[in-house]
Amino acid sequence: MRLDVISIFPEYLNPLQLSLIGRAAEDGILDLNVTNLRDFATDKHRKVDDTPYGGGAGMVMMPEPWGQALDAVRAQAPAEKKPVLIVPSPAGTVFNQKMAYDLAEEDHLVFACGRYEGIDERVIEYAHENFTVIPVSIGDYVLNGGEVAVMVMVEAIARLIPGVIGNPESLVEESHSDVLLEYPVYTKPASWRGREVPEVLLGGNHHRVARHRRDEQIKRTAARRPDLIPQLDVESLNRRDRDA
Ligand SMILES: Nc1cc(-c2ccc3cc[nH]c3c2)n[nH]1
Repeated sequence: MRLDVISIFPEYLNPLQLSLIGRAAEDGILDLNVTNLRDFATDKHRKVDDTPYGGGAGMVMMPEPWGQALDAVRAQAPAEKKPVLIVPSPAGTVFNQKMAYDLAEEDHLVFACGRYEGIDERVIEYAHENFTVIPVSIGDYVLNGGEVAVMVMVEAIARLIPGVIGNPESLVEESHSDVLLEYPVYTKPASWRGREVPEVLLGGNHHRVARHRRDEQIKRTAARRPDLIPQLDVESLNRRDRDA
């Protein structure tokens, strides 16, 4: 997968060169490219923002640097299929695990990091000519720019790509992959500061361990994310209990 990030703070994306994603880039599984929007500014001061039409506080990102940057990125990876352009925004579709799975199937993702009060809306309209454009929110809180949102999305997406994480098994039982939240985990020592690992986990009965973990998932989901319960197929859980 090719990943392009356009930002006025390219160094903000340096952590993507670390750990599993950095290794995947070295191994050629990911082709990660960060573009400095200022390189496409049209004046000697490399200006990328200006005052908003209609007045109001703050500045708006000018259209032309974005138009040239998007054209340049599109030209670097000519392909029949339009790349997906993800525009982090508080007004976007909320990012979730299903979106991460869907985006992990794409060949080319481009991320446009806004700053200031946002990007001139005509850029988004223009981008539809060469990209499949998706405004995306990572949650109902306001950031100062898109870079942090891109870091979140790139990590969530890249880890689903075969070869990026060592053990694909660990993708199977995680939270949100099957609606229920993850169960509590423990490791040595069995007794720590007067607190014990649940006895069932110390025995070798895999069936009992699996049942215990599922019960813990249900308890934790009901307590912390009751909103997920309607999606839970209670009938299949009850059937599981009957068959146990
Ligand atoms: N989920 C979420 C996204 C954002 C966001 C994204 C881009 C910009 C550009 C300027 N402010 C921004 C805020 N805040 N919260």
